[in-house]
Amino acid sequence: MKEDTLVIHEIYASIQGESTFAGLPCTFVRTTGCNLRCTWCDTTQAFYGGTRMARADVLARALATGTDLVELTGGEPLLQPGVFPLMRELCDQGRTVLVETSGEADVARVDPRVHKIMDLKAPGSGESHRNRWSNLEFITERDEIKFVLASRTDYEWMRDIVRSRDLSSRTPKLLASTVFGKLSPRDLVTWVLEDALRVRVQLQMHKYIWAPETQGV
Ligand SMILES: C[S@@+](CC[C@H](N)C(=O)[O-])C[C@H]1O[C@@H](n2cnc3c(N)ncnc32)[C@H](O)[C@@H]1O
Ligand SMILES: Nc1nc2[nH]cc(C(=O)O)c2c(=O)[nH]1
Ligand code: SF4
Ligand SMILES: [Mg+2]
Repeated sequence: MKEDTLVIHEIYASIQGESTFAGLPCTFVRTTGCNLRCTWCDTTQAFYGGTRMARADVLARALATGTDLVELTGGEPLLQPGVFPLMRELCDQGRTVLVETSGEADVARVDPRVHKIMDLKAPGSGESHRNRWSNLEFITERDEIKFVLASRTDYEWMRDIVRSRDLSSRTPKLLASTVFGKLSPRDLVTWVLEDALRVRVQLQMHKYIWAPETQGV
């Protein structure tokens, strides 16, 4: 059965560095493969390779660390059909489950107990045309919508989307992040305040704890 195995890049425990869960101990299950190529992607090593594992073994490894939080990320986790039952099983085991997803993959099959953290790709990513806007129908208060911004142009794009699509009516968790080393967080904060935009500015905490290029943290 195609849902019985998954191709996995890595499984490890760390501190959640992003989202409203930042700072909490979290186990990361990073799947291999992505159908997008964001210009600034910091995880290109997860595009290829990986190890095919039985879903039951992935579940056991993810539970073994003992963290309450488990995040599915990648690569793009929703490309592999086995991820859907895996997330369900993690919820059944009492874990708080997060999935970090690109905004291109269809989120309809994600268990409603899972916290979706959905990126909407801004123009600077080169993948903005891939945003699946119908995914917004599946976003509830539990979920988070995230923008990773490379420039002022990206910021204005986000601001216009937040307003024109009334995103805060779907969830109060609207995250505005910078492409690490590309856009100054101070500039982003200035613009958010100038516009009194209701977004949560967030930085990737793990890139301050460890050297920014460190993998597996
Ligand atoms: C590597 S992606 C994997 C999950 C999924 N493919 C996605 O894009 O959401 C995980 C998160 O890291 C963010 N990210 C990747 N490269 C980044 C960078 N250079 N600076 C800031 N965030 C980055 C992505 O936007 C995404 O929110
Ligand atoms: N510490 C840490 N937190 C994270 N939150 C989301 C991550 C991701 O790569 O999706 C990530 C990551 O790579 N490391
Ligand atoms: S969708 Fe995610 S994993 Fe894929 S290239 Fe973009 S940031 Fe990287
Ligand atoms: Mg990462």
